[in-house]
Amino acid sequence: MIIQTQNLQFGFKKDQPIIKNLNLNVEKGSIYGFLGPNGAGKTTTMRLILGLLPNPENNIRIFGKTLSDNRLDIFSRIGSMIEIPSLYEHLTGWDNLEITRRIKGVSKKRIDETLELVKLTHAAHKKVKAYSLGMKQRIGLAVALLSEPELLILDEPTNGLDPNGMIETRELLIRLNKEAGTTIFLSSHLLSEVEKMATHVGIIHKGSMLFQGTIQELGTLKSRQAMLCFDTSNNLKALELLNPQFQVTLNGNGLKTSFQDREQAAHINRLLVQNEIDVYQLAVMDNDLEKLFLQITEESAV
Ligand SMILES: Nc1ncnc2c1ncn2[C@@H]1O[C@H](COP(=O)(O)OP(=O)(O)OP(=O)(O)O)[C@@H](O)[C@H]1O
Repeated sequence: MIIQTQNLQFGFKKDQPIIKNLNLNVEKGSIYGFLGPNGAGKTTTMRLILGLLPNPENNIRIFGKTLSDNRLDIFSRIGSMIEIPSLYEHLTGWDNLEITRRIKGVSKKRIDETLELVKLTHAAHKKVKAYSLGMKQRIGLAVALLSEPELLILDEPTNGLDPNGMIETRELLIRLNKEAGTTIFLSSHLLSEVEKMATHVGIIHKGSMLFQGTIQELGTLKSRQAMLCFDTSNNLKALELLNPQFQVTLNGNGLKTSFQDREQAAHINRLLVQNEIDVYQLAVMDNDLEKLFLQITEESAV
């Protein structure tokens, strides 16, 4: 494990826990998507891992070592970007990287390489205050990447980017992971975004971990929660025909039931057609993140 927390807890005020018994496991070589709605505690968790918030417990291990006793060694191997990147706006992108380069003792040629990586070579000598939000995000990413870290911790790295910028950042992160073996721990509130690049996912809600596993395991969970929605020439007759076996209910003007597998969809279709009911539409509807959260929360409450 590259990051491991054991019953991590935190509150800004006494008796108001923000992070509750969080057991995070980020495997070496993974792209771990830390998902959760606004205010779930993603940034707070990342700040705890980066030692930016007080944590008297000895319960965070990074690279297999306890954070409290190995801070310098650990932080020299991490690149991070938390919330809006902190940049010197009156300096150029290149100058911002030069400052980090001096602190981290990295070679000068690495600045140009990193600018190339984030596609900002053309704007290297422009002042950061003239950058768009997307460019600021990318120069922030460059600062994090400058020292070729083993672990990248990125808070909402695609925030503020246009669709093209999102694709480029995603491709860059996948490439770093594949080619340099960089472990990436990133947060997002967009399930669709995380699904496109993550190998592992953790879902946090109100400071508690609701789900942690591989992207395949999340896929299984999602399909378990998916709905089969359909519309026919006679929905009332279809309802009568398919129930109680398929537990179909009305869904607006159509019908729905929880999705089991492809055979179930084929079976329903066959039954309807055999009984002279025309099928206009038959589709598996994935749950969006909000519904998934709701269902997971309800399940854990039960
Ligand atoms: N400095 C602070 N003082 C008091 N409460 C805070 C502080 N920072 C965050 N919080 C609260 O802690 C909770 C978790 O916030 P956090 O920023 O970690 O969530 P998040 O999952 O990163 O959401 P977002 O995507 O909106 O940043 C929220 O209820 C927030 O209001």
